[in-house]
Amino acid sequence: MSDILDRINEPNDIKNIEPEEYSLLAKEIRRFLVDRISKTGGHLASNLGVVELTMAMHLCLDLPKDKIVWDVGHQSYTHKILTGRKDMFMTLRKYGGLSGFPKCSESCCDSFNTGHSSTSISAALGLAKARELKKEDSTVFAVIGDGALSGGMAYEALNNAARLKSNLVIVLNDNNMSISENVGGMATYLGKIRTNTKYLGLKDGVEGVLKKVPMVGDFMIDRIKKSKDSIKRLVIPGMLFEDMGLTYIGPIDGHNMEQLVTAFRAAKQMKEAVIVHVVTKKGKGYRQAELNPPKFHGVDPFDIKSGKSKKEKNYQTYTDYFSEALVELAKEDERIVAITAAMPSGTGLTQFQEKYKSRFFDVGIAEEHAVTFAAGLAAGGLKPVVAIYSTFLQRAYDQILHDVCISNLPVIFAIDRAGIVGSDGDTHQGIFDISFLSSIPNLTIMAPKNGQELKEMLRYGVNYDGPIAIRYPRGESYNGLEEFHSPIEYSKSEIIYQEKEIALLAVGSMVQTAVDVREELKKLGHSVTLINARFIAPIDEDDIATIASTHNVVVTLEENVLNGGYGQAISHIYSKKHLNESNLLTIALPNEFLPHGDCDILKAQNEIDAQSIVQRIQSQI
Ligand SMILES: Cc1ncc(C[n+]2csc(CCOP(=O)(O)OP(=O)(O)O)c2C)c(N)n1
Ligand SMILES: CC(=O)[C@@H](O)[C@H](O)COP(=O)(O)O
Ligand SMILES: [Mg+2]
Repeated sequence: MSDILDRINEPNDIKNIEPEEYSLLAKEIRRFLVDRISKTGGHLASNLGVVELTMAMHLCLDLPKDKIVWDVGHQSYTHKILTGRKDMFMTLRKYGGLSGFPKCSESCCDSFNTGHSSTSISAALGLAKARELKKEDSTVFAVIGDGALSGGMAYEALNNAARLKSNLVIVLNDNNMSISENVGGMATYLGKIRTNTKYLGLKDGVEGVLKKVPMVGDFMIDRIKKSKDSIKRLVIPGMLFEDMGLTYIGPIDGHNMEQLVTAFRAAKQMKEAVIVHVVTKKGKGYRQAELNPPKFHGVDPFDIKSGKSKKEKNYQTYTDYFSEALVELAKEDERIVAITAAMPSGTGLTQFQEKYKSRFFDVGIAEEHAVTFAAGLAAGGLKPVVAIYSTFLQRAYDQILHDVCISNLPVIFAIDRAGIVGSDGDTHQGIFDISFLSSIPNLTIMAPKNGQELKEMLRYGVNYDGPIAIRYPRGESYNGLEEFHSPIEYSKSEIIYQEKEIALLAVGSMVQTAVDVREELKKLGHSVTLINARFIAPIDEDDIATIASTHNVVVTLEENVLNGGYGQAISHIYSKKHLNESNLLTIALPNEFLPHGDCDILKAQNEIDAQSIVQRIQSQI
């Protein structure tokens, strides 16, 4: 039974709900979220935490005229429910279905596309400035989590927002968690505010103080602003933000509708940037998620009663192989240290963290810092392994180039989730790293054909004296071709099957696909060489010339966009060496952003599945 939720079908419908029904509506939304996500998978714990917060914003705002910018956006499900998308939830994160993140193309109530962390304040500030310059009348809210507040961009934006002379509301959703435990000085500071102050909503708190706020220049705000002495600093929470020139309201109980609505209404009236510090519980209302928020941050379909995943994991992922290999290597070499940007579990560093606590660094959602920090560690004589998802490494391009590669420092980049990642969609696909990395001098880039080779590459990497990147995909590792494990030789590919006519030159995950392609082509009577590229940069040019001159057709295969990818590097070698380019077929992803959906569907749609590749080769010969 969802009596109240049934009445929510369009944006702003929540305004027709009676205040005494709010708590029941919140309950119904939570029940709905648990039910749907248990079937589809998705981001659960963060969404359960922001139900009241979202309801309160929707009560105070007029969508789509007013704007909400969600940081990361993984917590925007209630917002989707309240803006007419409730009935699409069974298609969540499926191909052609509802996105797991805000999407302007999905609803006019989504004002900014997000997926990567710590962008919300910048984007909201931009929207607020645009409103100011265009003399429009709308309210802009940014909603940023305590984890996202560990990202550098958030501070750059706050620094800038302090100068704003019109309204911008920054809702700091503090649940004391990132995906794992939140880390760093700001997390400690927020913790102190939470524990040292009572919620302002109590009697002379929000209701008492903030009701005066609409009259600009009111007594309380003035007092807060003028209170710079140390005693008041102890008494008044959020002084750090106040000292920066921002107005701070909080902490507010993020599950108390009255407090939230009062605070948001007050914050809306101010002619400056206001931080409303809201304390919520990640996973609220579903016991399993409350007890273990990291497990329920992002989930596959699960059994509601036990909380157990319905997707049995009886295989090893590439991340598992990386994790095992790193722990083994760290035992042999004390110089090895590991760095994550807030993803210890996702990148497989939990085991390392447990075994080598002092050599493990979680720097928060701070990929740029992670890379330059690694450069410093390498300059100091250590062997840093930076484990970052391909998509999030995009953040750290200049740090890789300027801080690591110019100085040729021995930093190992373990690039997880390289290739199509599936249900997270365009913001998270790891399909650009070959393109953005391969133009950087000094950087060696490799990709393993299977889990075992990933281990060997990592060993190679930690013994290599210079920057090196190893890219590998999300999910189950390929365990075929394990009998082929010739020693890794710098810049050299590995010949698996040597025949003639067609040569398949495959990068990383595409070796597995190439095995199937070869089988099909052989059934059709062709003679097919299979080569594991191993090195994406540098590439031994003489080897390529030999392959080109001994085959009628050479086919490159990669799970990366075509532009700037491996195929184009090979094509460049062809032209440099005056080889016959009409015999070269470059199979790669189109230069497009790929939506969310099942990986196999996305591969087929983009013609990098075995069947499409066979057809493309047949039409070439
Ligand atoms: C640049 C970047 N790095 C890493 C991530 C992965 N990530 C997604 S959500 C998240 C934790 C966010 O914590 P918080 O902002 O506190 O939100 P909560 O999940 O607690 O609601 C992380 C690390 C990301 N989306 N973007
Ligand atoms: C929201 C976000 O960015 C992460 O939670 C991401 O969805 C994790 O992806 P994996 O499931 O591949 O670890
Ligand atoms: Mg959080």
